[in-house]
Amino acid sequence: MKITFLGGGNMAAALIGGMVERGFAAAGLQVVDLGAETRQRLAARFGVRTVESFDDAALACDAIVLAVKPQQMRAALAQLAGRLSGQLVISIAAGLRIADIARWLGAGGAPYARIVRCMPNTPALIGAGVTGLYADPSVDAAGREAAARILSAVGSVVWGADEAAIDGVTAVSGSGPAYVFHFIEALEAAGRSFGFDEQTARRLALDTVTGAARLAAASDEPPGVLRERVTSKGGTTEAALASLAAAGWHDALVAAVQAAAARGRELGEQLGKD
Ligand SMILES: NC(=O)C1=CN([C@@H]2O[C@H](COP(=O)(O)OP(=O)(O)OC[C@H]3O[C@@H](n4cnc5c(N)ncnc54)[C@H](O)[C@@H]3O)[C@@H](O)[C@H]2O)C=CC1
Ligand SMILES: O=C(O)[C@@H]1CCC=N1
Repeated sequence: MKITFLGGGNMAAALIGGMVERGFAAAGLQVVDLGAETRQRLAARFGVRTVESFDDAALACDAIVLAVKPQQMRAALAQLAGRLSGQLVISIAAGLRIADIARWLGAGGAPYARIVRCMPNTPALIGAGVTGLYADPSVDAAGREAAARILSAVGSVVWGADEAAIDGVTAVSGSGPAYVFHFIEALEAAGRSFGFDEQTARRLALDTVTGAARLAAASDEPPGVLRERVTSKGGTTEAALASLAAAGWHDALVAAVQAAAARGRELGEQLGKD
């Protein structure tokens, strides 16, 4: 499969790195990016062809992954409007709706079909991503399968029942690594408060998060049961969890995820007005 990325930033690099690591031929991958340094970095790191704007070679592909920021999308798509000839279009942009992308890509008032909206996350770089996908009804089974094959190369995939589900995926797992990194930062800071040096505090925090996540993933039991097993009556964990509850930690996290989803919907509405 030949794939061209529009935008070669953080998320495109995570996807390309994961794909190359898992056997996608670098010769089949191209990146269109305005940044000379970004192009040089990607070419040197992954051996992919890079170009500043779409030329015939970049257009000669099976799928185009839209990986510029939502606010950059409309301007970036101007170079493609009316030039596509059936390529599958896969947008990873937060919030942006298929109907608006279809309109921006269309020609002569006719919207472009064959668009899949999806939301991956940065652990894709190590093959440990998770992606939610939703395909416009104009995408046939082969197109859905191609999109799933690309994203499956870098982790697990989940299909959303409707397009709105992608705003939920964005909030939970698209932005999710940042919540986890923030948790690790806080656990590390707590470790430092006991006098551990940075390296030791990070090791304690990181190995705890990695180990607990791996245990939860390997267990048949829900995380709540695993949590109870750590929590001895009258013990240390109980004291910590009571402190978190008093601070409203659980509800704060749920509210944070809802704020992310609301921002995704807002971006879609605002940017789709043009
Ligand atoms: N960073 C993340 O964790 C995730 C990001 N996303 C989505 O991925 C998309 C990209 O995000 P990042 O990679 O974080 O952004 P980024 O800013 O790192 O990368 C965007 C790239 O697009 C290039 N670009 C901008 N306008 C262009 C144009 N007209 N033509 C060619 N290249 C152009 C920029 O030079 C830049 O290299 C966003 O839409 C975001 O919502 C999705 C999932 C996770
Ligand atoms: O923060 C953002 O808007 C993007 C989408 C999901 C992760 N990063």
